[in-house]
Amino acid sequence: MTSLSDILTDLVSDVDGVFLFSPNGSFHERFDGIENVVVVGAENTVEADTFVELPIQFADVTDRIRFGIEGAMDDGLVGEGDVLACIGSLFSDDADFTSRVRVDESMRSGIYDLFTNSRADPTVISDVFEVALELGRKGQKGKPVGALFVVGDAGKVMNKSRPLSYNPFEKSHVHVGDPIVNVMLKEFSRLDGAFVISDSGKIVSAYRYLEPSAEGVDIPKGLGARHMAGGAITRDTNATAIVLSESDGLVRAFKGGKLILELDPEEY
Ligand SMILES: Nc1ncnc2c1ncn2[C@@H]1O[C@H](COP(=O)(O)OP(=O)(O)OP(=O)(O)O)[C@@H](O)[C@H]1O
Ligand SMILES: [Mn+2]
Repeated sequence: MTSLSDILTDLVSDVDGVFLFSPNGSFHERFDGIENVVVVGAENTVEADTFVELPIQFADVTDRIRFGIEGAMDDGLVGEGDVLACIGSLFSDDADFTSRVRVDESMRSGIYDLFTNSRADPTVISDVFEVALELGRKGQKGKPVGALFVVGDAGKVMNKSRPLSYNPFEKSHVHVGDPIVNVMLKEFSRLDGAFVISDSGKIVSAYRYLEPSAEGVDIPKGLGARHMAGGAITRDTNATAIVLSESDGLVRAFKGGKLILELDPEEY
C-alpha cells in the first residue's frame, strides 16, 4: 500500500535544489542544513544567501516560478537538467504548494530578461507595469482605456515615430514612479498614440505615432494596431513595450519583437 506521503515524497526526492517563494522566517529556518536553497521574493526578509528578487508578485504561479528559475539560471545557480522543488504559497501566507520542475533551456520565456536585461532600469520597468496595471483596474473615469508605453532606448524610438500633436511633456523633467506623474500618465492615456520613456524613467513624450517596420514581428493574431506597433518597435530598437488593451483589459509586455508576458490587472 502506498501512502499519500510516499507519493508526495517522490515529488521532492533527489532534487538538485529547493526554491522557496516568499517564505516567512520560521519556515525558512526549517531549511537550515538543506543544500541549494534559493529564496525568491519581493524582498530578502529572511536574509537568504541566495536570493532572486521578484519585481512584481506575479499572480500566475507559473510566471513566478519561471521568473525565479530564469533568474537563478542567469546567476549560474542552476543549469540545464537540474530538478528543483518549488515551494510557495498560493491560497494563504503559509507554504501550501510544491511543484517539481526540471530546468530546461527551452522553458526560458524571457520574463526575467524583461525586467533585468532591458535597456531601462528594472525599477522603471516595474513602475510602468504598476501604472498600466492600475489603469487597467480602474480605467479612465470608470471606462476601460488602452495605453502604450515604450520604455528605454528613447532616442531611437523617437527617430522611428512622429508626433500626433503637441507633446505635453516637452521641456518637462518628470519621471515615472512619482505619484504626480502617475496621475498625469493616466490623464493623458485618453490621448492617441504612445508614451515614450527613457532608460532612467524620464517621460520623453506622449502622443507619439510609432512607425516601426513590422517585418518579422511575431505577435498573436487578433491583436490590433496598438499591439502590433508596440511589438514591432521592440524589434527595431532595444526598447520594451508595455501595452494595456482597451478591448480585453490585459497588460502585455513585448521585447525583441516578441510577446513575453501577459497579466490580468484584476489579479493584482
Ligand atoms: N502605430 C501606432 N503608434 C501609436 N499608437 C497607435 C498606433 N496604432 C494604433 N495606436 C493606438 O492604439 C489605439 C487602438 O488601436 P487598435 O484598436 O487598432 O489597437 P489594438 O491593438 O486593438 O488595441 P486595443 O486592444 O486597446 O483595442 C489607437 O486609437 C491609437 O491610439
Ligand atoms: Mn482594438
